[in-house]
Amino acid sequence: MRLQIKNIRIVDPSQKKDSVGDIFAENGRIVSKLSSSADKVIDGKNKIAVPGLIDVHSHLREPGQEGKETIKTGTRAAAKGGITSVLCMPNTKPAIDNAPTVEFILLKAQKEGIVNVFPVGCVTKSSAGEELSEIGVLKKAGIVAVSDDGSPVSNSQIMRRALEYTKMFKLPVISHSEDKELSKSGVMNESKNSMILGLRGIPKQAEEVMVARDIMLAELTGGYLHIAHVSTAGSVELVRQAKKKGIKVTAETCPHYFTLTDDVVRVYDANTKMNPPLREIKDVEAVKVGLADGTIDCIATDHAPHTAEEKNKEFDLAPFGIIGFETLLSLVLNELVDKKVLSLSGAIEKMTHNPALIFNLEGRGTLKEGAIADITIIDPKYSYEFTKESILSKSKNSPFIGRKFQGGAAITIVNGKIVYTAIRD
Ligand SMILES: NC(=O)N[C@@H](CC(=O)O)C(=O)O
Ligand SMILES: [Zn+2]
Ligand SMILES: [Zn+2]
Repeated sequence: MRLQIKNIRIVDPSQKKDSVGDIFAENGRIVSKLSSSADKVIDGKNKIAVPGLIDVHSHLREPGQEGKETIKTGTRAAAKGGITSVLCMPNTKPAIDNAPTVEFILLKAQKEGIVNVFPVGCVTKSSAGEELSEIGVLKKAGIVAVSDDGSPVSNSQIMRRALEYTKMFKLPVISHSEDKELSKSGVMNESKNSMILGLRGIPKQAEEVMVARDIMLAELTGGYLHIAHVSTAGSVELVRQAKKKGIKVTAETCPHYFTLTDDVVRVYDANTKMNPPLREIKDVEAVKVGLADGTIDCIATDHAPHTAEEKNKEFDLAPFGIIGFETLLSLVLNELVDKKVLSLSGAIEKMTHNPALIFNLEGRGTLKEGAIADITIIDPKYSYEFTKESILSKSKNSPFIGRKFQGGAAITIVNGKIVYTAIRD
């Protein structure tokens, strides 16, 4: 397949490029010119081409929880959101703590998936927190990082060993930073709102204590630490100071943490329940400052599908998590770029170049010649309301249903092939 994208604004942070031109792809790679005429020509007028978006934090639920999501449905939802690569967390059933499960996911992704899937392996066997998983074997099978996401690695000694051991494989350890004793039985942020609602709160310190611990252990070991879903002003400051000291730590946040506060929990909607929970306006502002000053490297979705039956319970009993693939790009454009928190290039960098660097995804996150032809074409003028009916994910647990957006993915290209085109009049 020979592809030409004509006359398009190209924004590629990896090359500090923002200019109008053509993009050519042949045999799944970016090339400077095609060997013969194009099979497909895309008109780039009024559109923007960026490297394919990489979501470094998602839950595809397969194997084991196919009622919530599958690789097939999840990757379709991702493609619609302009995402060309996803890292998928290991809290599946069985957990990704063995080579056959990694192989199963890679094979399924190849057969039924339409975007690239990069599995994350468990830090500890079954993510039970007791014994390190066979990380070397998992690395050979194809994982790009380790995490016990969904749970923290509570035992500091095990976290130390994980950071030490993964160093030789250059595998980042993704920290779901939560002190389980402090968060125990909490269902939302601990604040005035939790008091008014009579819901048990999760203090910000439940996150920050573990961010601080893991930074100390990264300093001790020289390991590669990546902090997942940063939600508080205190966590942002801890990462900022650690980076100043030269400690190898990177961090991600998610659109809901720079868009919503725990005020929205007041309607008792379980689609506003996730872990870590929505915080307060000063945290939202601090997360934005952290994005702007480079403290936070990545914007990821933490796409966490749960069925309607599960979410339609009392707030207390509903599971934590919201979907995110289909709203990522629009939220970044409307909440960060339009509001001048980040430039377009600065925002795209956190979903392309930075993820590729942190997780060693060679040939991705860039539109340089020779790179893999993963490309997202943005339509900045596309206005729409995000409706439940439009959701491609198997689960519909989004707090953004009913929100109006301007700007989204028009065409998503993975390995040189068009995997999603918006049908719009
Ligand atoms: N974020 C969530 O609220 N839920 C995630 C787990 C996690 O990311 O910690 C899930 O797997 O449902
Ligand atoms: Zn988590
Ligand atoms: Zn997660």
